[in-house]
Amino acid sequence: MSTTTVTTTEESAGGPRRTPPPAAPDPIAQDRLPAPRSAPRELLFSLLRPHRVRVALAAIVLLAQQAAVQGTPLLVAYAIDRGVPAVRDNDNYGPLIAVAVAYLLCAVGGGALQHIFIRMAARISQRVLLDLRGRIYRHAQALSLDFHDRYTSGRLISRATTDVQSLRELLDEGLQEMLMVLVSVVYIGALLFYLDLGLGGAALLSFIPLLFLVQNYRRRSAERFSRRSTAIAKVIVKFSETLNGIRPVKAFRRESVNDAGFAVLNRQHERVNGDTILEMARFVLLSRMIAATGVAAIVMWGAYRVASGGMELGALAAGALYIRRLYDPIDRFAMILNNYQSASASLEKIAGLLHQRPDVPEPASPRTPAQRPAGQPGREVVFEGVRFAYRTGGEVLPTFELTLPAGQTTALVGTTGAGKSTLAKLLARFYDPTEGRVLLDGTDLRDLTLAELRRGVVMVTQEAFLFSGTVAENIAIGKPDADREEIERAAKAIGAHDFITALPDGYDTDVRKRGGRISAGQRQLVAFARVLLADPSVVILDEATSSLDIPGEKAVQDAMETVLRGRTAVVIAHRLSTVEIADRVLVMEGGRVVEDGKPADLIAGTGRFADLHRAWRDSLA
Ligand SMILES: Nc1ncnc2c1ncn2[C@@H]1O[C@H](COP(=O)(O)OP(=O)(O)OP(=O)(O)O)[C@@H](O)[C@H]1O
Repeated sequence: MSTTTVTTTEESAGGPRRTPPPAAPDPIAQDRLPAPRSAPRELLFSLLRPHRVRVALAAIVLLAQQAAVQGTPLLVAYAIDRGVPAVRDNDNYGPLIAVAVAYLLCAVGGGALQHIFIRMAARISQRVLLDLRGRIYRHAQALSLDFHDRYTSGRLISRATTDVQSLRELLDEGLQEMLMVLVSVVYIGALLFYLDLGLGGAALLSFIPLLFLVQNYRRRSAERFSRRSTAIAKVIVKFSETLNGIRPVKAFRRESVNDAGFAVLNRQHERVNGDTILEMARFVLLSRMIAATGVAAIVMWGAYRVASGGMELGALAAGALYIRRLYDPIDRFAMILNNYQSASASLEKIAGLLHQRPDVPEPASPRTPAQRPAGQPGREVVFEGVRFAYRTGGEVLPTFELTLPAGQTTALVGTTGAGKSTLAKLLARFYDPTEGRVLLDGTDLRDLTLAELRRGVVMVTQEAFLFSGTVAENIAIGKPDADREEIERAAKAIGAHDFITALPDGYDTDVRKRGGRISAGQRQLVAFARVLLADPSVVILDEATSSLDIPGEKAVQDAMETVLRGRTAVVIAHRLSTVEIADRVLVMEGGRVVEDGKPADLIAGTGRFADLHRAWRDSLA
């Protein structure tokens, strides 16, 4: 058995409800998810592992392509040092023709291999990113409510969009180029040494200041990238918070305050972005100056050696070509490095997210509660020595003992913040108790598989949430394999059939397209039909706070009674008519039950519930 969340108030109403500000700085809320340093590397390996054959083939193609491309200056050297003397001295055109043919083959072969390499790399990157985005989505759904309370949906969206996009830019452009540059540097270095030891040594020496510059740029730009990614995340979070809370934004005319707040974040982002570009421009300028000085010095030194007979002319010509090729990518290096920095910051954040484990894990050795005799309603629920504190707050339930007999409806009432929703969420196992156990027919909820728990315990929250899809699909969430007949039967039993058939496409009406025209009450009826179809033994109902005991609500009230009948039910009650149908009322205060009894008995008494009941009655009079 298990808990299916049929609807979620939090999602639809924009952010967690009644969540107090964090008591202490919370690393998760601040976007710094704790994860080992090796997590990004391990994530990358795990993403590439399924494509290792393709990666190996791509590497071979790249080596071959660079061999073809980097071979051409050698041919030039051969043409000058061997081809030209052969023509001049022996009228022999053979070596020059051989050079021309080899040059053509290298150029065409290099181009073709480059094309193959880019296609292979693009294929790998597409699959890796597809897999990564899927993993983020699955993981976000699997993480517990405790995580979602603290890590905003805006941040999650930012992981799956901006961060994946920055990885795409690296994989599709930067990484390919970076690999080509790295392989070419190795080839060129080796060829320069082959051509002339002095030339190779000089090129190597001239690289030293460049390495210092790159190192310095890397350090400075890493810091700017981290600031830039935080700045863009803030922009996204602000956007998503505003849109999630668009109703209260309009109701309280927060538009201009929000505009001002957004403008600050927007400017901050642009400023950091500007800094990053300036840093890059500085790097390009300095690297060009170093490269130009290096090329000029080596060529002049080479010319001196040719003149003094220490080196052949062809070797100098080929060496000059190689040195140009060596420095050529330097201009693009800043861009590639930027790509790399931004992608590695993104990879770190994604790895941090994927490293989080659900606080409500599956049991290592699941148990199945004993089958109940047919026809026996509900299951018994026991809170045994339960204590609970949210991670970011003080204790909400101090040692709590409660037995809910099978088949009974218990109404929870009490002041706001008394702990009613917390109790309901513990029963739905959205959270685990800090101490003690919640038992379902004697089995600890933690020993049930989540699938079984979600089948047996269903929670319906305040605002019935409709997913995109048709009305029928929305009802079928309660039982995905239900046929149309079962769906209609549930809707009829709930009293939703008439309004559904009055919709233009009846059960096939797309709720997203008509979202605004399905009223809150009708949405509740759909949610109740889901529950009826799911047929759980335990139902938890968070009644809409705005519910009133008025005739228009009668349909919802009747539907609720149908859903509760024959199940163990816990209702966070806001209606007089609801508490009146309950078998038992619990009045909560400060995480404790302060009154417990049959509604009629409590009403007849002089306690808090009697007062509350009188106040409700008066408000309806
Ligand atoms: N996600 C959370 N993180 C930290 N504290 C929380 C969280 N949710 C609720 N609380 C705190 O726990 C206490 C009990 O909250 P709970 O929502 O259970 O009360 P409630 O009785 O359902 O109130 P209401 O009638 O207003 O819905 C409150 O002090 C609340 O601020």
